Amino acid sequence: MASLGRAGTAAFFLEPSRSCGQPRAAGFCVPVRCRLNCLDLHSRAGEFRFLRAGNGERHMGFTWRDRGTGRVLPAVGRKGAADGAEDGGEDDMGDVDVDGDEVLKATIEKTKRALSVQKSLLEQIVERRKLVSSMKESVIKTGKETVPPNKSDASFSSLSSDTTSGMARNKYKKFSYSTSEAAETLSANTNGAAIKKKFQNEEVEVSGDAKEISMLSSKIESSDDEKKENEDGLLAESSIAESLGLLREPSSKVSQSKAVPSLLPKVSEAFTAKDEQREESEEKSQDDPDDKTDVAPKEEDVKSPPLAGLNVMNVILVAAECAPWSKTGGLGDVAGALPKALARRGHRVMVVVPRYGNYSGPQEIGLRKRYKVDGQDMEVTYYLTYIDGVDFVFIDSPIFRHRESNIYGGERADILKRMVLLCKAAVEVPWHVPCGGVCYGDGNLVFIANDWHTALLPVYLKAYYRDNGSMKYTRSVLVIHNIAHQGRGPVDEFRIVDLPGHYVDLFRLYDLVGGEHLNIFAAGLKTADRVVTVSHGYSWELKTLEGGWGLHEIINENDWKLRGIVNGIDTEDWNPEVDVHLKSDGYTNYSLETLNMGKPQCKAALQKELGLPVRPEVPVVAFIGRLDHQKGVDIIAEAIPWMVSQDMQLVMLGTGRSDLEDMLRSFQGNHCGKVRSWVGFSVKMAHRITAGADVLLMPSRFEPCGLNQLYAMMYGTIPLVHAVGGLRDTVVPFNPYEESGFGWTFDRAKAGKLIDALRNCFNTFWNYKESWEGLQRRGMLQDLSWDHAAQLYEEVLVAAKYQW
Ligand SMILES: Nc1ncnc2c1ncn2[C@@H]1O[C@H](COP(=O)(O)OP(=O)(O)O[C@H]2O[C@H](CO)[C@@H](O)[C@H](O)[C@H]2O)[C@@H](O)[C@H]1O
Repeated sequence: MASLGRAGTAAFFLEPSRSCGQPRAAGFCVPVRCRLNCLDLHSRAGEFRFLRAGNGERHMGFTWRDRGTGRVLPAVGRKGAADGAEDGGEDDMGDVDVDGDEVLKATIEKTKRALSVQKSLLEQIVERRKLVSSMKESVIKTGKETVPPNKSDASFSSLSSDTTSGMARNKYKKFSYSTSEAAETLSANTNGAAIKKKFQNEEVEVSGDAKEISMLSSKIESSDDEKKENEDGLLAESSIAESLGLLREPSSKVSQSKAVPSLLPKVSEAFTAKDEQREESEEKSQDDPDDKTDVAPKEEDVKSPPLAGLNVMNVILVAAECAPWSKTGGLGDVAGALPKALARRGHRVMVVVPRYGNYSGPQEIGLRKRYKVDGQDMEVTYYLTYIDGVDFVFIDSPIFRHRESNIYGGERADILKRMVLLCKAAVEVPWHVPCGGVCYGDGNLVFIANDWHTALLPVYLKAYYRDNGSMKYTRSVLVIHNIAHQGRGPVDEFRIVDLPGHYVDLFRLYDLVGGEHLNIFAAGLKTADRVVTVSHGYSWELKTLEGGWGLHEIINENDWKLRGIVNGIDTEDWNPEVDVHLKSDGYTNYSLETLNMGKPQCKAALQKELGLPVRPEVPVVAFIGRLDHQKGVDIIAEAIPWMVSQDMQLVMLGTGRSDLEDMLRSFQGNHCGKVRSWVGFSVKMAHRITAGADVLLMPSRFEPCGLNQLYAMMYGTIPLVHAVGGLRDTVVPFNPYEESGFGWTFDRAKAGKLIDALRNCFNTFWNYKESWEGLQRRGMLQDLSWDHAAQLYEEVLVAAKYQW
């Protein structure tokens, strides 16, 4: 007879069960597995406590699985321990048996039914797979016959503005270099992003097949979903199939894409899938060695789904801004997009940001908490919404309200107070805020803090909790988007930070610029379990005297935990094919196939909207960005006399330092026929300029990653950048001899260098149309999505998890 073991032993699995039919209300339990495989239970949202697995308490909604026998034992709806539980299990087990015979039988029945459904499902999958692979073979055969044997003879010139997608696709086969050459060239892009597969001829030809597979998968998944609802208490068959690697798309992806949160615990689902995967394989290998009929034959061309698998974690990203609700720059974009990519990989993901405005959508959840900030009690309430698999939690407090247009404005001490409140509240969100009915809890949890604004979070996690023995399994990762802003202030502002006196040393820093001062970023870098920055180039620069802005020594000391990961982009938001800002005023959506028609139309619409002469033959050069020293607007100013002497047009969009805003206005005033300056923050204009311009200028003095050059490449707009930080990582210079690369780079932030690069760029624009089109198409063909970066982030999260 199976027994429940002692507390903390590795003898048992705990499974969430749906048999009690209870919703994910506060008061029910979430299982958390510690790394030694002993079990801790969290109970009750709001009052968070650990219970050891063997203390005899029973928790409604869970079953126990004895690892030794694999038997599932119910622990239904009873609370209160059998005292004997601490001593071993027989007493306890007897207790279960007396009450649970009926339930046990029912469970066994249900398990049998689940297995038979699973078996038939697997048979269907095997059948459909055979069908699909035979279709695939025949399509590849046909396709191969149509590929010209000497692909390298063809050139870009053969690409026409043909809008018939089939014809256009055939013409891609006529790229001037072979697939392997192209792959080699493009792999030089240190972004590391996979090149879109349609670039490869074979993939273009089998795309119909891929569609077929995904249709089949989704059919199977939707039938799984139905079954999930019908088979109360049974494990979803789709997770079983998924765990066996039989579905291309994870079922979690399907459920995450639903806008309405499921009533069933997401954590539990993740654990179910995880446990199921392991137990299924254990059962297959140990208990039933002969039964091989259920397992589909391995096919070499079926890749395992890009999911986190056993690394599934709870992730909470905390930031001062998050698009589309609040954004002053790239941080907002990252906070809006990275979490969705992590959720697509199967993680349970939350974003915590201040609620600056009255956003429609997020709903108040009726919870209030109070935190002390600089000696004053501040009450916060929470707003919640669930989008694309991510829980967005907004912290509401009078100190955040109506700041949407001035997030980082005000006195330095006031900004610090806002960030103290954000971090204090955020670190406790996993205890208090039930998302989909259940709090995240603090086991298997990683916070991702961003820039100095939330660098206090790792410090609070350590000082308030981990140094005091709680939140032992919670980790923090700090992302550096821009080291130039550090939260510097006088040391006596330490009182605002509200920590015991001996923590001051984490914050105290001396450098030539600030003398002895309080540095929030420094403390965060020291206490975070891992540090990420947004490109490889920048991770190197940070360690230099010039690039570290006074923090290079701390960064060097913590080099072991630093990693550079190039940002991705939100390919739903920044995609010329579906961009909502290109649907009116003469603009149009376009794709690789319709580039030759769509892009000129957008260019004409932009010229018209800005009151510039509508002339397709002049290059339109654009700048979009925050107006500060970093972005090198003054370098453009120096280059303007030469630029306006050329037959070109310059469009600038930006807001920031008032002297630089005035400078922008003066550009337009002095060169009205050729220059347009838009001073202000306009997401719509940013999209339209990116679509309508031919060239995007980024003469940044330093650029941790840069997103605009990535957006530009997606829109067939050629980046011309100072080769620094992430710009150097992502913009491979154009090589006219090999017809490779994505744009122009210059190696020093000087007007003369910028002019040299522009001269070459204009020359290509005017005289080498085919090369120009090649640049555009190579840029557009890259996969710049967050998916690859999210996978790398996941590696960091896992490293943090196992960091002691
Ligand atoms: N006036 C305006 N109107 C509308 N939109 C505007 C705008 N000015 C800027 N934007 C938008 O803000 C974003 C700017 O992103 P960047 O990455 O270029 O810069 P930022 O320096 O803010 O970010 C920092 O963080 C990001 C994210 O990690 C790093 O890429 C970057 O190098 C680092 O400096 C883009 O989406 C851009 O379109």
